[in-house]
Amino acid sequence: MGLGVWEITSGRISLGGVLAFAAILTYLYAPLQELGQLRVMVSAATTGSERIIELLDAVPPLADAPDARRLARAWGHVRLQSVGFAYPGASRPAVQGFTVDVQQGELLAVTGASGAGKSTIAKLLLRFYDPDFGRIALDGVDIRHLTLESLRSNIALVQQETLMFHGTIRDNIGYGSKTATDQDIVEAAKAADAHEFITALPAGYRTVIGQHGHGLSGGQRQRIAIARAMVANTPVLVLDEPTASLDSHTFDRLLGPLRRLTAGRTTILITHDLRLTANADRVLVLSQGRVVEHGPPGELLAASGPYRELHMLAR
Ligand SMILES: Nc1ncnc2c1ncn2[C@@H]1O[C@H](COP(=O)(O)OP(=O)(O)OP(=O)(O)O)[C@@H](O)[C@H]1O
Repeated sequence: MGLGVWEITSGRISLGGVLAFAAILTYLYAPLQELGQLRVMVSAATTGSERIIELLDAVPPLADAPDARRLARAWGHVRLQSVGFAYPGASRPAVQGFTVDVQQGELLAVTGASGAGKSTIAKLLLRFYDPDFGRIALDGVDIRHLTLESLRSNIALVQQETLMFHGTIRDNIGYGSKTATDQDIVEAAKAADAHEFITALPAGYRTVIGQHGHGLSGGQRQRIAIARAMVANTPVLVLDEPTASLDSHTFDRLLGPLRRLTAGRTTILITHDLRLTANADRVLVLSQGRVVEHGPPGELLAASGPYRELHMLAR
């Protein structure tokens, strides 16, 4: 995969930093947004077609440690141990004393009120920031000792707003894999319930979509994002509000694809939506950066704690 034009539209970032970021991006399957203070336009020339990814408010990348090692395919055990983190300049921590063990293949839902620190967990796990205290380990290795590229090639991120790039639907789905065949793409699209609407388009998988997926509905974009994550085939998934702002019919249509995507993968599902948490192996309720309750959803619902309270509020 070759790299093309790199353009910084504003902010202070070194060329080395941009190139390091570029290297990371070529392995990141998920278009990224919402990450900090700089605005970066990235254009990566790949397999003959030029893709533009706009990173709004991107933070400068964290550098690899000099002795960082490459992790091939992880087994998928994730551990956050006494993790504490405050955003630069913030008066109080976003996450405090956060400990959780996510077993291989487990589906852990993280819920809680707005601002509780849920998305911060995702940013720390993907190393957009390093914790101020504690450690995060993948398969027992502190993620600060892994190369960013190998860390992020083991973790797929599906967000509320999936940023598409200008290109064909096929290329948008295949973004996370350098080796995906047409058959892989179609199988992933079928599993994501996207095949039917794609083949109904005049140019099918060759349909060119705009940078923001114009012409596709929110639910269709999310099904493409799910197909993309399937093709990326990572052992760990982070789903950050994957169903937010979808109507209930569209929500229902995503449940099957999400179930197929998460099967057998270690999944951290960040959501306000308590209908999604009901399918988790365990739920963790955050409040003001702290875990205030955790356990299987059925048990938490039977208890009269914060999870039940959230259910009452959502009625
Ligand atoms: N880039 C940032 N800089 C400074 N503070 C931030 C930044 N991002 C989040 N915060 C703050 O950190 C805290 C935790 O935010 P976070 O986004 O993790 O919460 P959340 O539970 O995911 O909220 P929501 O459900 O609204 O997405 C909040 O107080 C938030 O205002």
